[in-house]
Amino acid sequence: MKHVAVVGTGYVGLVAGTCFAETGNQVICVDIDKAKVEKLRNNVVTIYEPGLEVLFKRNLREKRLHFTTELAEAMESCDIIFLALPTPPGEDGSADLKYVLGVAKEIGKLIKSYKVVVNKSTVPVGTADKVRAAIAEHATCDFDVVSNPEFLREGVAVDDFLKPDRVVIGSSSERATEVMQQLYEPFVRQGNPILVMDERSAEMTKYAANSMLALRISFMNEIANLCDKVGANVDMVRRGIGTDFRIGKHFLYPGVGYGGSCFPKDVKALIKTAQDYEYNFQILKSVECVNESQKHLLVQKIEAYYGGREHIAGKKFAMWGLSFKPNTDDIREAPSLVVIHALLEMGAEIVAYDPEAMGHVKQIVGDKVTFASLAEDALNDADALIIVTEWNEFRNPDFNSVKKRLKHHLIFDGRNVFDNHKMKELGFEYYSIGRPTCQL
Ligand SMILES: NC(=O)C1=CN([C@@H]2O[C@H](COP(=O)(O)OP(=O)(O)OC[C@H]3O[C@@H](n4cnc5c(N)ncnc54)[C@H](O)[C@@H]3O)[C@@H](O)[C@H]2O)C=CC1
Ligand SMILES: O=C(O)[C@H]1O[C@H](OP(=O)(O)OP(=O)(O)OC[C@H]2O[C@@H](n3ccc(=O)[nH]c3=O)[C@H](O)[C@@H]2O)[C@H](O)[C@@H](O)[C@@H]1O
Repeated sequence: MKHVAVVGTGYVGLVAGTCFAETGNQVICVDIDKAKVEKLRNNVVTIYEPGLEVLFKRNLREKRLHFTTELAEAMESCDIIFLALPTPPGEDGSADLKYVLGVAKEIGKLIKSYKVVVNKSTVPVGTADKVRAAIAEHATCDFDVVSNPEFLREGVAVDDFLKPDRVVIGSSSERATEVMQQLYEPFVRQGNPILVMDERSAEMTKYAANSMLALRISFMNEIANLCDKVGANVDMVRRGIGTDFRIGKHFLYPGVGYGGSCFPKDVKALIKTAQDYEYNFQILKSVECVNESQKHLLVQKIEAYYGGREHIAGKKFAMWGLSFKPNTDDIREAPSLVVIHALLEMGAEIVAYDPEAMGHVKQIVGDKVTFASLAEDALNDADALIIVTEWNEFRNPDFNSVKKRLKHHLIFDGRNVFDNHKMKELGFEYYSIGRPTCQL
């Protein structure tokens, strides 16, 4: 059993803290957001993440999981301190380290015995050295800094954390590496590796992984766009290439672009790191550029359908899906926001539905969008349905009811949720991404 402190209780910190408690450790989570800590202390999970609530409540009840706003309180008894703090993009695209280095400085003032300080935030190469220096400014005891990037995906975060494909530990200290290996041993029992490397390689691994994944998506989006032009079907192409084991079948789905708190900012940050070292990371610049265009694709298809933006004023659209991907309430960099802003600007009316993310979108758009409490209700009298996020509940609707409620049997699908042959049989005009359009 270890005593673990986790600083920052967002998507990563709360999941990590809960999962460390679940494997028998004593965990104290720190956050500066008083309201958040209050809720967590009162047994309320602050994010939507499948499977988290059960573990959270059990570990809170069994007193392995604690919450505080006081960093000093957390520093008293812990052996390991995780930093799960935001690293948002600064104006020049670089990751802003003010949260990480600010907390590191405070930690230096507070610690009185040996600690392993672990950076779990996604941070540019060289940050471990900066964290070490920030702590060392005031520290009067020994400590080690470890880079331990996180690879969990929102929506399956608990599963990913409990059964990671790999754990990366960047450390030049044997003592710290041993502590980390002991902590992670329960998570890799099924044989997935713990990879020990130097701090810089660990930091780079995280950016390389996210950039490679973003690249796959932008590549498939371009293939889909070309399929549209040449009359091929990207579903077939995806299967055709995914069966090659060197390519693999995952992460080949075209759509309305990648969103989320990480791909957009991490791609930007790696481009900036390259610039800092006078390296022109051409392919990554294209990945970003393709993604920006892709977020506008659905609106372009709608404009083309109506013969120009001037014909969109006064049209009413039902929108299914707002979160940047299914199974999360997260709307950071969500393509839905781009679609909403563009359509509102053209004078359209939008009635939106999302199982988890409507509250967050309402905070941004207020009354400019109407929110329906059921997916079907959003359809009433709409000129068309637009699908932006592929929540499972959208996959098999009562199509008769959809037809009855929509004014026109018209669907623009940004996630290829439906089979386009079936849509034709059902009598819908159906536009999707990289697949032949079904026209009536
Ligand atoms: N969200 C994700 O799926 C993943 C995120 N990451 C990385 O992990 C890091 C954290 O990301 P998220 O958990 O999504 O962020 P988040 O924004 O959900 O959570 C960050 C938390 O830190 C708190 N905080 C800010 N300043 C603080 C301070 N001085 N002391 C204590 N708490 C403070 C905030 O109140 C917030 O609760 C980022 O670097 C991100 O790139 C890595 C892998 C996956
Ligand atoms: O660093 C991070 O924060 C995390 O970023 C991503 O996880 P996440 O952003 O939660 O979600 P993904 O499932 O990767 O999806 C990201 C975006 O890509 C899009 N996507 C994904 C897959 C695909 O085939 N096509 C596609 O357009 C999704 O719709 C979504 O908008 C990575 O998958 C995680 O490994 C990583 O830890």
